[in-house]
Amino acid sequence: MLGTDAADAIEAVLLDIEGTTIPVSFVHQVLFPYARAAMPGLLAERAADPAVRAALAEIAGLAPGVAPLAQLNAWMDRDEKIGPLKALQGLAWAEGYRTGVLRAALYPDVLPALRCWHAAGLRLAVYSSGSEAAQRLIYGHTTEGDVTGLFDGFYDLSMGGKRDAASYRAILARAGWAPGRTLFLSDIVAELNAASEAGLRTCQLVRPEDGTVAGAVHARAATLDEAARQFGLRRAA
Ligand SMILES: CSCCC(=O)C(=O)COP(=O)(O)O
Ligand SMILES: [Mg+2]
Repeated sequence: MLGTDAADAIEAVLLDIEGTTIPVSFVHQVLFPYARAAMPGLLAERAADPAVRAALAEIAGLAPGVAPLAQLNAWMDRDEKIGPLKALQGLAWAEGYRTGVLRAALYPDVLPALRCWHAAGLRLAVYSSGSEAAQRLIYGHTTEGDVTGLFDGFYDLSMGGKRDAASYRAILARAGWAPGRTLFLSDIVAELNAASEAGLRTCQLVRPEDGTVAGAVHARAATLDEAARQFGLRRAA
């Protein structure tokens, strides 16, 4: 048994990325500017790439008559969580990770906790607005190496928006996880509200260095280890 009480033991943990496992500063000051700078070249040089063509077709459907790059820049200005933008950002980041320009530094508490939970038999999965490919890239290129093997699943906006309870129901149906035995970790209250509506247990990561706005409803923790303590998970040594 992994939790403190077998009746409600947590068996699986679903994790947000930005503000939960990876600093907001890395996403906003490193990843997003990298993708913005690479976007014109990506669209020009890889126009025949099926993934680029699919994203462009989606953009044309969402914003008819608008130049794709102008639309992408507008979405990036507003930090919109929208499928074709996230797909193209993922393609842009691939080059940065490949050349070593990009390397992800997780919050220092994250890997010890994830390794401990994984070793204890907890199932782990990611749910981020970043595309599945972008999630595999970020965890495949951390300062501590490739840690993708810790996760059983990588869920993105193809499961629905993160503020919609239906998305969490769809993820749990796909993973075969029970809502009451799954813990969702995020820094964003609206995401936690949606997960809670779907029956998941929830905990907000409040990272002082990132200025997280703490809510009043959900359990709160400053580190994954603190979350583990509250929910009776096996803790990092
Ligand atoms: C895959 S790392 C980049 C994450 C991203 O693009 C983003 O918008 C942040 O999304 P999250 O759902 O992890 O807050
Ligand atoms: Mg987040």
